[in-house]
Amino acid sequence: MTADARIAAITERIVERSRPTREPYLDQVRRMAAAGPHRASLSCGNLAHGFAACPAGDKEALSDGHTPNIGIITAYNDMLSAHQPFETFPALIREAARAAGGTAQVAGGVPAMCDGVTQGQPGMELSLFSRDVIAMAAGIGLSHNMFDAAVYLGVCDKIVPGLAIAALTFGHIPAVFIPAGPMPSGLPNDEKARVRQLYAEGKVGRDALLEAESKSYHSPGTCTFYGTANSNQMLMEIMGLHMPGASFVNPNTPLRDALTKEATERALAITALGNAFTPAGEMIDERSIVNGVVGLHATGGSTNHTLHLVAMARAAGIQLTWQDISELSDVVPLLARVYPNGLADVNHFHAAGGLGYLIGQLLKKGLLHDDVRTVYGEGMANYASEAVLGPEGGVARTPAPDVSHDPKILATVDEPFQPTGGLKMLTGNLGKAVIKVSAVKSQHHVIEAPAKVFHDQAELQDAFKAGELDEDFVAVIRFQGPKANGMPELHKLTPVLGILQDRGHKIAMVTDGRMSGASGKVPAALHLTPEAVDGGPIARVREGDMVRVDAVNGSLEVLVETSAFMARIPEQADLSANHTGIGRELFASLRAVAGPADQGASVLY
Ligand SMILES: O=C(O)[C@H](O)[C@@H](O)[C@H](O)[C@H](O)COP(=O)(O)O
Ligand code: SF4
Repeated sequence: MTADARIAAITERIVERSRPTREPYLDQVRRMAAAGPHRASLSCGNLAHGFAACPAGDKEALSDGHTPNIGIITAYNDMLSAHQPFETFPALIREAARAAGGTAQVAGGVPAMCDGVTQGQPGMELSLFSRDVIAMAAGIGLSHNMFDAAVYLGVCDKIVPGLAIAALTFGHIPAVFIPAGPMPSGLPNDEKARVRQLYAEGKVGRDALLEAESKSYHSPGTCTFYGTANSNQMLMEIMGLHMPGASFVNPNTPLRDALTKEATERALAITALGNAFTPAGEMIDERSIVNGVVGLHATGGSTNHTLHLVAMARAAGIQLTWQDISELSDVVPLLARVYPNGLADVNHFHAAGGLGYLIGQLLKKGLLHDDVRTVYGEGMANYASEAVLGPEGGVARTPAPDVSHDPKILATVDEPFQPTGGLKMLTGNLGKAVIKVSAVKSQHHVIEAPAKVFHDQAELQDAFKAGELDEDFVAVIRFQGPKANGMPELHKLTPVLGILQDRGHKIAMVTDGRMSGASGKVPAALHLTPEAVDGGPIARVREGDMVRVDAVNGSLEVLVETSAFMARIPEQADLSANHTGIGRELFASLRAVAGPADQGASVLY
């Protein structure tokens, strides 16, 4: 089915805008693909170093230049519950590669930060930059140029975007992303949030809070809310970089291992040495990127992808804008209600029909480009399927259900939860921002209230504890942009702002910083650009100014007479404390070159 005309028009606009950067990118991809991995042309010295530690069989295979070799980029560490399962994946991949007539080597590791561990802590000020550091680190591994394809082991927030930037930078070889899957369901996310609000109000102690948190985050696998990590899984699948049905199968299960084995076999099959060469840089095109944005809207995905998807697209020479994302939101309905957009978690979503059902529904209405290339072959329709364990222990696929197994979690495209997606762009005299409304009740979609200005999230928490916030207000939290302090997530404010909203106050937030993908119920104008440290209008806002956040009309305004507002001297902030400690001194050069949020807040482009 051809794509909906409105979606096709936006895609065509992106193609035209991207032409000056996409064409040189494709030229380079084709030149490098024609040259091939220089394993075959490496000097004996180089090659001997490249396989010195391999067993004899691999050495023989690697020296002939005709046996496909996979480079594994792994983000394994014990800090992220989502990445801990990757500890055993390289051995499984090497074994599967040999069994399929190829070889596989760990080309390199990349760092991975757990935003849950660093949330509200100084470490969070390195988090956004870690995306581009991950891309560079993956590039270091792949620069050995011994590989006919690469597989990427990553799940969480900045890791998949960073790996995708690397995969597209090395777009002359195929890329297959291999996930580890969500942890089994624990304490429901809404119950976790309730205990947090009780703790913030002093009604329960740390022991009750830790008990709730530990029951929610309790074992290996991705946290089960639909935040940035699980939005990443959706993106990799709907953009065709996962095997169909791979995203939400739990770790340490036979099907998980079968999917890892299948992904390895597929990576070997789509190299230039075979008959289905699928270099990542040609496979991922403007249609794939638009399909990713459509998936984001249809599932109520993370606001962080208004940064990451822009940066990922740019790595392939594709120029995606917030306007594109906002206009696609007007066309794509919300079909999933997964926490924070509902009570279900990703395991419940998967059981209700998951991505296979969702993709089938979107395709039914032409809301996805079906004519795309994927690691699995031609066409998005292959992804309207479910992966199950076959009789011989391999992966079998069945067509996705045509009806939702739980209409409270997955709606039909004809009767969606909301007629439009969750991510909107806001513009006005404060600049450009994004807002996610899929988790905000409609009565909070327009908020006009006096500004309360903070230069740090802890200041707001202290004001709450001092009882100074029991009224209508717009929290203006500034000097939180990439150049200021690395653009941390301000998710620790969610319980406090949620309590005030629950008390009946009109509450909104405006910031040049970010929130977590797991944030949701309080309307928040995020990623405001230009940022305060660049003299953006947010630096001119004063305590008590009336601010209007309007997600219905897409506007963000400070209601002060223009000449008077512009006559104000922009406020400054002492950020010296944000530039040292916990490694922040190592990132001064990245803060200095960080780009604006609407271009992905990247240090690379
Ligand atoms: O963007 C995201 O989804 C968040 O960064 C998420 O990965 C982070 O871990 C949150 O902090 C989790 O939520 P809690 O802090 O509420 O556990
Ligand atoms: S989802 Fe967030 S909290 Fe959970 S492991 Fe990943 S980064 Fe950490």
